[in-house]
Amino acid sequence: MGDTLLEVRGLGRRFEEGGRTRAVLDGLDLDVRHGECVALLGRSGSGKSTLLNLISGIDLPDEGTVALDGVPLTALDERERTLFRRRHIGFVYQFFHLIPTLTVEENVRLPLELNGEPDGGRVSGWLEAVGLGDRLASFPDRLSAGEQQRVAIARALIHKPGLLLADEPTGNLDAETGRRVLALLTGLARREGATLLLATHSKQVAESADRVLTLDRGRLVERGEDLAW
Ligand SMILES: Nc1ncnc2c1ncn2[C@@H]1O[C@H](COP(=O)(O)OP(=O)(O)OP(=O)(O)O)[C@@H](O)[C@H]1O
Repeated sequence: MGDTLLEVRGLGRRFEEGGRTRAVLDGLDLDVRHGECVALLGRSGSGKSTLLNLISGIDLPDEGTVALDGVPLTALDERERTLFRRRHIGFVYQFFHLIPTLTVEENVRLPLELNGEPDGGRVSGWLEAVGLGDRLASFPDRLSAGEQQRVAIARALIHKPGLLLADEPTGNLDAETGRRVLALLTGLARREGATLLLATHSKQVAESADRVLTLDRGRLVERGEDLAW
């Protein structure tokens, strides 16, 4: 297992588009160490979400492998991938993806319930940690966008995942709220020892990571300041 948490090799994913095949990812390699925060920078349509979906096993590649903590995700069947994902991966999305019919408290408890884990005071502890200790009984639509993303951050980390995947986590927030939410996200991921993969089209957001990789023509390159876009 060693130092590497995530090992991606030769990843390829193609989609049909108007009768033609387009390789969105093509021979992509990626190594991420335990506890690292890596930004995946790329313009819209470059394949950031496609890559995150392959890393979490929501989607399967046409070629290549994904291994997390030495477990070959791409070799597991769908049920095994689902169980693995629930235990070891957390998600934060641009549009929060909170369940509107559940309260804040119930939304945050969901990963524990799916994994059959006891609460043990963790839900209220996590809501305190994201500054929403007094909103347990609220429904998501009563919260501001920034507050909703804070709930999503608590939900993403409560089951202590080794890997946290964030897809444009500040894309639906104003600049100041976005900065605060990003600082909370990176700070809590670090506190928990979680490895963070942060997909974004914003160079400014990417700056908060330990390392920035740019997605260009289906592969990841270091920095990429020189890229045309
Ligand atoms: N299931 C699918 N079927 C067909 N094409 C797809 C599918 N998923 C993604 N694509 C295409 O793959 C390309 C990359 O999409 P992806 O959502 O990964 O990009 P992105 O970098 O996350 O973009 P954005 O920042 O706009 O979300 C796009 O051209 C998209 O249309």
